[in-house]
Amino acid sequence: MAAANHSPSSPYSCAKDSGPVIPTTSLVTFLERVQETAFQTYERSKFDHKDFIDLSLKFDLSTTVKAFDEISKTENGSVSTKDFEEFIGKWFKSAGEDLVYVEPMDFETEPYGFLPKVENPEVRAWALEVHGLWKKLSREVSSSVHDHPELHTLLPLPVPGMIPGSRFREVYYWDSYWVIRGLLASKMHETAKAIVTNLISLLDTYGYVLNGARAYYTNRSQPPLLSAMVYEIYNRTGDVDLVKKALPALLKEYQFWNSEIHTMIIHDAENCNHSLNRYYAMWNKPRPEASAIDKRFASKFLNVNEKQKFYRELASTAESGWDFSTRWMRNPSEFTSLSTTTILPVDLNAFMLRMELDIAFFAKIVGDDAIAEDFLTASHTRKKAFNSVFWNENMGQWVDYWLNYGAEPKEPQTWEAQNQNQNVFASNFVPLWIDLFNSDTPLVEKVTRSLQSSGLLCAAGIATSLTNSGHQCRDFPNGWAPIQHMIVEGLWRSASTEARKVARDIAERWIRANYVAYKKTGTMHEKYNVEKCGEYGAGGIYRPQTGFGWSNGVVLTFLEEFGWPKDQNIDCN
Ligand SMILES: OC[C@H]1O[C@H](O[C@H]2O[C@H](CO)[C@@H](O)[C@H](O)[C@H]2O)[C@H](O)[C@@H](O)[C@@H]1O
Repeated sequence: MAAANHSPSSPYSCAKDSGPVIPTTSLVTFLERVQETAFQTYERSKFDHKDFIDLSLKFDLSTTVKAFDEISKTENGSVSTKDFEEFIGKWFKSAGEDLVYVEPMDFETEPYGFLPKVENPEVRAWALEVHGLWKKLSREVSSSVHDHPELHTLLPLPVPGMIPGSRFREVYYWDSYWVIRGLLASKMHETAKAIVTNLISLLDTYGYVLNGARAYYTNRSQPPLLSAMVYEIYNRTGDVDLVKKALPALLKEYQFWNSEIHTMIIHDAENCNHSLNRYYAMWNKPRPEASAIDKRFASKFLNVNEKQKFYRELASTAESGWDFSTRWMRNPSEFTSLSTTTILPVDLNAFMLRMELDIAFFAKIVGDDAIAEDFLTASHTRKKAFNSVFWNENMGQWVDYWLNYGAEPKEPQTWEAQNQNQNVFASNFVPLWIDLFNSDTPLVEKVTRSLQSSGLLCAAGIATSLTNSGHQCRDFPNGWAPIQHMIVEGLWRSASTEARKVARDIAERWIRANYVAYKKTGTMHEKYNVEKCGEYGAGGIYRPQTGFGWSNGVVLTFLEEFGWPKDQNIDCN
């Protein structure tokens, strides 16, 4: 059952959209025009909207715009396929040319101490191939981006990094956490640190870590996992300098997430106020990377205010990393009912809790006891909020909390049981990943039982939700590597024998599914079908992607932790 107050026909009709908007560049605006023409010129199946916003200019913008105005001067503004293709070839460098391949600085074909628990030769050979994929995903920004940033939507970054793969040609924020986990299993510590250096440089420039390193991603962030990245690297390397460099940046990031737009106050039954976080993009127009599609979705809204509010929901959903899912929809069968900004998400708040614990830990390392004390206090306060706002005793899960429409950040909302979204999503189990929760054995055992009976555990891993919405990619039957990892790691860290058994079982299913799909298709995938072992996932507004940074990272991490015995077969059973 969904939360009760979800379903007026238009969720955007009440107050005016009044949130902040970060302006974009003239190049992005122009490329949106080019993308719109491509949308009208090509068949939908042959067209990826992102390819057009990733083009870089061969000549200056104003001359290129004039040339485009010339070919668009037809009666209805349409351009023939031939003229369009000639124009693209003459005036642009193709998408991806501004990120150049670079040999990772610390890659070895078989690093010393690589996955010691993987004894099965077949699995070991495959793991080495996955390890070898780091060479394919390693990129640095071309000199043209540094010298002429005005010709590119790609943003300059100081050092080489890793991209997710395929259409995702640039660095992404939360993907980087699982890429780093994989790099650590691959003993590529310097490459892992370089990724953190790049993200800190974005934070220094913009005040927050961008969704990705593109001019069109400057209006939002993504699930905040920078502190977790630093923690994992420090844990392996003991690099205190990295911690010293990261701490001021993390304090800045903490401020960003606790600024007015990202926080709401909930007043609970015991008269306590809890400040909790939400996603909220600083944008109320179509997402430039998908603007032709976003405009079509928004066409059902007749007034500008409704459109702007819907666009803000689209961008805020992209900030959540779960773009798109019925999780954010007041009416699960109506995509335009997205209401991400009026939800307090369980996983975002778990990431904030982790950030508080990590910052306290780093502050101790650098000897700043006052900061350590403040952040420990903040973590205990948030833990209380989890119990009071998100925890659902009957379900044995933490669930998202829906705000009432028109909620203003400064005004506390009174907690109501009916505002807990009781639909089952994999995110309901993400708090297990946080040590404050996974160290509580009775709690873990309750949540484990709830996970076992939730319907999410499938042949090939954990499903994202129970709803097969057909066109959403963060729903059933898709399974995503990050989700498998956080839940498995949370269960595995606990002292409960049953929870640890479940963790191993999920990890093995996931490894098998990845292996069999790899053998069939020759590649690692962005998402998998958890109903059918060995099949990759589908749905959403772009074609399924391969490569793939976080999937590689998670499978290497699982293999490092759980290994694979010599005589255990790896096929789907
Ligand atoms: O172009 C559509 C969306 O693409 C990105 O989102 C998806 O890919 C990311 C990279 O793997 C991943 O971080 C995210 O969770 C995926 O949903 C992008 O981040 C979105 O902003 C963009 O609208």
